[in-house]
Amino acid sequence: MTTDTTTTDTFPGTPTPGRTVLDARGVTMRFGGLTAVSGVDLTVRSGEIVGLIGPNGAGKTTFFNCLTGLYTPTEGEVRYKDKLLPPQSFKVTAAGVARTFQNIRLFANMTVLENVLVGRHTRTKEGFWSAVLRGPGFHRAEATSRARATELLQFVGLSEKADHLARNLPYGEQRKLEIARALASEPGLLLLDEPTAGMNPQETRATEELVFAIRDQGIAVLVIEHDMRFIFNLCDRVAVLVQGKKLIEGDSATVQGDERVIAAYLGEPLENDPGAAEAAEVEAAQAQAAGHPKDTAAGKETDR
Ligand SMILES: Nc1ncnc2c1ncn2[C@@H]1O[C@H](COP(=O)(O)OP(=O)(O)OP(=O)(O)O)[C@@H](O)[C@H]1O
Repeated sequence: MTTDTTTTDTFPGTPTPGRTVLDARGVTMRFGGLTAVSGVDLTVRSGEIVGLIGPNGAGKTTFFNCLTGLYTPTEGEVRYKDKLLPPQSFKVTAAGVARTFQNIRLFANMTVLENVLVGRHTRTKEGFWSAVLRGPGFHRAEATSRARATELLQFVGLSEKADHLARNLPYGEQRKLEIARALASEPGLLLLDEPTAGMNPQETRATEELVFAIRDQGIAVLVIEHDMRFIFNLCDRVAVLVQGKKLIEGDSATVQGDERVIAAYLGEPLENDPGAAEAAEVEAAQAQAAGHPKDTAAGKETDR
């Protein structure tokens, strides 16, 4: 399926729903003889949550790295709001693309608030001498940054922990802090790499709500995740990578129902349904105990 890249931008500079913010075309990344990503096209529009799924080693993180300037794609180009993205990560962040990492990368010995303040640096115009001389411009910028960082901690639900050291936060809260830090750069596009890895179901649910709230602020979201329930609940569109290539892209129902996705990723239905006999036995025993004998004869398995 090809993706419509038509832009519907009527108010430049403001997040208009439907405007294409990310436009990646023919992105290919080779490491020596290995092609990790091969000719991938993907667009993301403002107000959209797009999922990127695929088996381990499919090339998802490599693709993210190509989008965020960590890697320079061997072929292809990446545009953000119609402008080619520079191949340096700090410039990509300054342009409006922020990300979180699969392996959390916080400043462990800094406080929660300080971590978010670090994320503000691309939005602070005060230069080196201003910081050294600590003039009125510096103090004004610092106050603005602190106010925004405090607001973001409230937004992700961490305001109570502003003065805690990042390393003392439970895992799920460290992931939230990474998101707050990414948001501190005021992005138009947020890339989340496995935001629920290691989370319990409640934390995953809360992250889902948080991503919806981010989207509602007009920020486009592209998310890699292995938790299929999370992806299919959350995303307007899902793209599937297999062996570096985009296999299919579409809404949740289309992707979930695609035979090739089931075979390549979600797992092929197993022949003869191993475990069916044991499951039927357990069911029969439960029914017996409840005083409702159940017919477990062959041919009744379609009841399940
Ligand atoms: N810097 C690198 N040098 C060489 N090969 C690499 C490099 N980074 C990734 N690869 C290879 O590229 C392929 C894609 O890896 P990648 O990490 O992008 O997959 P993934 O879909 O993100 O996997 P996972 O879901 O396990 O995180 C793998 O075969 C990996 O070993």
